[in-house]
Amino acid sequence: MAGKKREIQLQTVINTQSLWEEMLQNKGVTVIDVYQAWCGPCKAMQTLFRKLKNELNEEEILHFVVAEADSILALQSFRDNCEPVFLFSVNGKIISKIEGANAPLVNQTIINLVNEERKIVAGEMDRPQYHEITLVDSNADARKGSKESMDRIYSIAIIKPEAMNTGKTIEIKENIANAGFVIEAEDNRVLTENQVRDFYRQKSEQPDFEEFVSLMTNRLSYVLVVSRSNEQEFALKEENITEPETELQEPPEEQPEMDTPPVVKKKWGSTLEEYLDKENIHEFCDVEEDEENVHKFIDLFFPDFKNIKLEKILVLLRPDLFQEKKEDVLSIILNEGFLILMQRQLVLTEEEARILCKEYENEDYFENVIENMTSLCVQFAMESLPINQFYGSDSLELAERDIQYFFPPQQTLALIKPHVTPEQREAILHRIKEAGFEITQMKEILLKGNVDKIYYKIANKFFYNDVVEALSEGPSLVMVLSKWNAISDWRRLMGPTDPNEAKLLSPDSIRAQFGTSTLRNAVHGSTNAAEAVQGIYNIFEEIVPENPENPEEN
Ligand SMILES: Nc1ncnc2c1ncn2[C@@H]1O[C@H](COP(=O)(O)OP(=O)(O)OP(=O)(O)O)[C@@H](O)[C@H]1O
Repeated sequence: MAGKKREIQLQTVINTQSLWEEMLQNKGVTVIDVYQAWCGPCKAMQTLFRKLKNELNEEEILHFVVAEADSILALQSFRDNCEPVFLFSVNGKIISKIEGANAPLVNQTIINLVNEERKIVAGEMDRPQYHEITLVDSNADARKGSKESMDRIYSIAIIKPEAMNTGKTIEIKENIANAGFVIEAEDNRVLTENQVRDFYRQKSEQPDFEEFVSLMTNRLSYVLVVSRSNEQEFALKEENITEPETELQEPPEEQPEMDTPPVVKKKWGSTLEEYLDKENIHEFCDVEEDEENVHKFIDLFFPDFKNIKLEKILVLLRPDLFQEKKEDVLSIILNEGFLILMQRQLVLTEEEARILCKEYENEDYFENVIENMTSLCVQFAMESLPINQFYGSDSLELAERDIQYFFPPQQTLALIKPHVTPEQREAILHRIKEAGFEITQMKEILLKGNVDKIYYKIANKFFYNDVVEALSEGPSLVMVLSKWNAISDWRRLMGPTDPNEAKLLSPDSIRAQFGTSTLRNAVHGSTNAAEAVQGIYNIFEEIVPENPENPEEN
């Protein structure tokens, strides 16, 4: 009896529809243990809940309840299922679900949600637009065998320094995206010894492990958080069962070239690890897929992951709407809290329009739609969910592919000049990352004797010798920066050549802030796509990037 009393004190019992509705009024986070009248709430998790309740000590924003599936309409899909189910509601919206007594995941989910709530209450962040999950899903068979039913399954991948050095990083990322995975977060960094030992713990007994650790801790690696949807996996597995055996053994289709229109089709239903193996990318890229470790490494490499994570989609504004109401539409989008990450105006080819509008191909008006779509259009890559009246990618995976297609990354050569102090260098690197560039290559070099590798275009200018002298004063940091429209965006971030002019015209620019004279103007950047390719090849030798021209250069 005493035990029962303690349980009830820990978790409020919700066993009628009206109590359920009252519970949805809770402010903050509510952890709902869904139980069956005939098998009771999950005892195994009560120790964890008690510990969290005591440690987090958040009476106002953290609530624990047990909810009986039979008495509550919203929980009907969990009836007759004795496997524990935990739902997480924030301000009355059910935003996450875990099936199975997965204590580490439940623990982490609660801690993350409470931390987020604390920041919101303290005014340090805005409340995210949560996506409410659907509970009315009685497909019990599909649920069986799935320990975690969160919307997405995450992996951590590390692209090793040798891939960085041979310029393969972008290719690997494109392949991953084209195969239907979503790159949720990415960063390049020199890994610490502890990080390498921890991530590669299974290799620690290998004879060359120490050499491997020192290699990994000396050069830049690329760390990615990659996700795929649960449904995608189920759908494809079911497909496989009904398909003939020979189909099962076929390798995945070839990845599309950069100039192939986006194919609106999911292609790969396996784990990232299996995909990399199949495509022979594994020697350049290692993956962690164990759920508990993935959460640990996400916290380690991307501590703000939950706060910064954006869902990106591609939105296409049709020509008539674009021509008549572009400004109104843009302001509605922004007022709704969406962030427009990139936008471009373009005329679709007929082939692209046919693929994007495939859903209407059997309609009488299809040809009219195509005609309309191949006049002037504008595209947005935006945060969050589609808006009905536009074309919008209908899953995160397709969005990733659409975005790669319409906003292909471009590369530029960037240089931080010798007069810049180490502190200023750090600040400039921070500005670069903040502006959304990926640093795909980086090295420190003494340009004395090699200035023409970068400044070959001004070799006959009267000030060339002064430039050579200024660049010979000490080591420079040279980098390859990658993003859509990288060349123009980097030049905009640098600001005008003369820092005095920059202070007047573009006071936030890097040259305004860190330049001291025209000669010592802190940074350099390529002027156009061809110069970037040449400069990158001259400095990083074996790398010859494919460099799409971006619209602003034309
Ligand atoms: N009149 C000048 N006198 C002295 N130095 C100059 C002069 N004009 C340019 N420079 C130096 O030569 C570099 C290259 O000149 P360029 O005309 O290519 O300028 P930029 O394209 O703005 O700069 P960068 O090529 O470095 O990105 C400048 O960054 C600057 O340091």
